[in-house]
Amino acid sequence: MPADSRIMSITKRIVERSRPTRDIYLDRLRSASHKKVQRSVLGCANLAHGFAVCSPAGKEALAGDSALNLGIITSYNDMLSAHQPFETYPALIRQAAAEAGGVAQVAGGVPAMCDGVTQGQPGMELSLFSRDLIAMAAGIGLTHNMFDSTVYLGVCDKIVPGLTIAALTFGHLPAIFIPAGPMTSGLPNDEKAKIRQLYAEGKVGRAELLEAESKSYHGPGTCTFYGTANSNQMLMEIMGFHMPGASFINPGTPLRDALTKEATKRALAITALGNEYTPAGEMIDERSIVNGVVGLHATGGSTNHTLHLLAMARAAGIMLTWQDISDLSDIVPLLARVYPNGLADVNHFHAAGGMGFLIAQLLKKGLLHDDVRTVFGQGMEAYAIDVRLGENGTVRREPISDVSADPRVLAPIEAPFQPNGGLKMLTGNLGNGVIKVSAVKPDRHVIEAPAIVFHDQQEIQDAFKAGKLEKDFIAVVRFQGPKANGMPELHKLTPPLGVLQDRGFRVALVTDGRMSGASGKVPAAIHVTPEAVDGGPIAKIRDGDLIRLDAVAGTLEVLVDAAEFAARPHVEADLSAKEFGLGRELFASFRRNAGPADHGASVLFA
Ligand SMILES: O=C(O)[C@H](O)[C@@H](O)[C@H](O)[C@H](O)COP(=O)(O)O
Ligand code: SF4
Repeated sequence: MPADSRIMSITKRIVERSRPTRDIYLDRLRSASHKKVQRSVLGCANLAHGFAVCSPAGKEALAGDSALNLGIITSYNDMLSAHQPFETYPALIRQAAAEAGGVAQVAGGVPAMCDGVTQGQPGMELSLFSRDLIAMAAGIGLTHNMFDSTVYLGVCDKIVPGLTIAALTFGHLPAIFIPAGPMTSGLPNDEKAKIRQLYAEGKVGRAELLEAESKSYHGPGTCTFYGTANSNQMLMEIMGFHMPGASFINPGTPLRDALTKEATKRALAITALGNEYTPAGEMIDERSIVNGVVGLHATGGSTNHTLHLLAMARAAGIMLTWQDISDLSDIVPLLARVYPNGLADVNHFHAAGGMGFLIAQLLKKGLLHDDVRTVFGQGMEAYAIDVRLGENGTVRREPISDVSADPRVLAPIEAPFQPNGGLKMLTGNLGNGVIKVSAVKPDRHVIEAPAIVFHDQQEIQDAFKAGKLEKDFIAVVRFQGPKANGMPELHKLTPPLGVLQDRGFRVALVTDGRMSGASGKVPAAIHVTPEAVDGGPIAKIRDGDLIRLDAVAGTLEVLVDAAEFAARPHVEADLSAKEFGLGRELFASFRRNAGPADHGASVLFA
């Protein structure tokens, strides 16, 4: 079915806007590609260094000019439960590559931060910058120019966006993302959240809290809430970077290994030397990006992608804007209820039909571009499948049922949970921002209350503990933008603000910082730009100013006389304590050069 006319017109305007940068990008991509093995441009010494540690068979293969070489970029470490399974992937990939007559080498590793470990800690101030650093680090591995195709091992928050920027920067090469899959279900996410609120109220101690957290985060695999990491898996599948059905298969299972081996062989089948050459930078075009945004809305995905998707698209010369994202939100219904947008976790989502059901439902109504290229071939229809382990460790796919296996978790397109995606752009006299309301009750979509201004999230937690916040108010947490302190997630504010909201107070958050993809129940206007340190109006707000956050109208306003507000000086903050400690001293140039949130808050693109 052709795409809905409204989707088509948004796609067309992105194509028009992107034409100058996209044309330059494609010209460069085509000049970097040739019908010989990429390593053929290297000298003998270069090559000898490149295959020095290969097996004799590998050396012989790479000394020739026909065997294909697969570059692996890995983000393995023991910090992220989602990335720990990657420790064993290179050996499996090398074996599968050899079975396909090719060679596979780890081209390089990239850093990976667990936002759960750093949440509320100074390390979170490096989190967003790690995305661009990951892209740069992957580029270091790939610039060896030994590779005819690539596979990327990454799952979590900034890692997949950073790897995607790298894959599109090396867009002349095919690229397949290989995930590790979700952790098996532990303590339900809403149970975990309840214990946190009880701890915030002083009703349970640290021992009970740690026990609940440890039952929730208990083993290898991605945390099971629908945060940025699982939004990444959804994006990689719906944009065609995953093999169909790869996103949500648990680690350490035969099907997981079968999918990894299949992806390896597919990556070697789609090089410039074969008949299905699929360079990542041509595979991903404006339609793929729009499909990603549609998937984000249909699943209530992470607000972080209002930053990352802009930077990912920009890496391929595609200029995506918040207005595009907001306009698509008005068209795309919410079809998934996964925590924080519901009680289910991502394993339940998969069991209910998962990505195959979601894609099939969106295609039924023309809400996805079907005529897209993917690593699997042509068209999104191939992803409307259910994936199973076949004979002899192969992957078997069959058309997905048209009936959701759990309508409480995955709704049919005819009866969505909400008529739109609930990820809105906000405009007004405080600048631009975004808000996700798919997890916010309708009676909280408009909040008008006096401002209480904070320059640090700890101040709010202290004020809450001192009982000073038992009222209606809008917390303005500023100097949290990329140039101030790296634009940390302020997810630790969810429990205290959630308690106050549950006590009946009308509360909201306005910040030039971020929230976690796992945040949700409290209305939050985030990514406000211009940021305070750049002289944004947010730096003029005073305690007591009436603020109106209206997620229905898409407005964010301070209700103060315009002339009086304009005459106010911008408040300045002493950020010197943010310039050192736990590695922050290494990122001064990132803080200086970070772009604005509505351009992706990147140091790589203006
Ligand atoms: O954007 C995201 O999805 C979050 O950064 C997520 O990756 C992070 O790990 C959360 O902070 C975990 O949630 P808790 O902090 O509630 O465990
Ligand atoms: S989902 Fe978040 S907390 Fe879980 S492993 Fe990934 S980064 Fe860490």
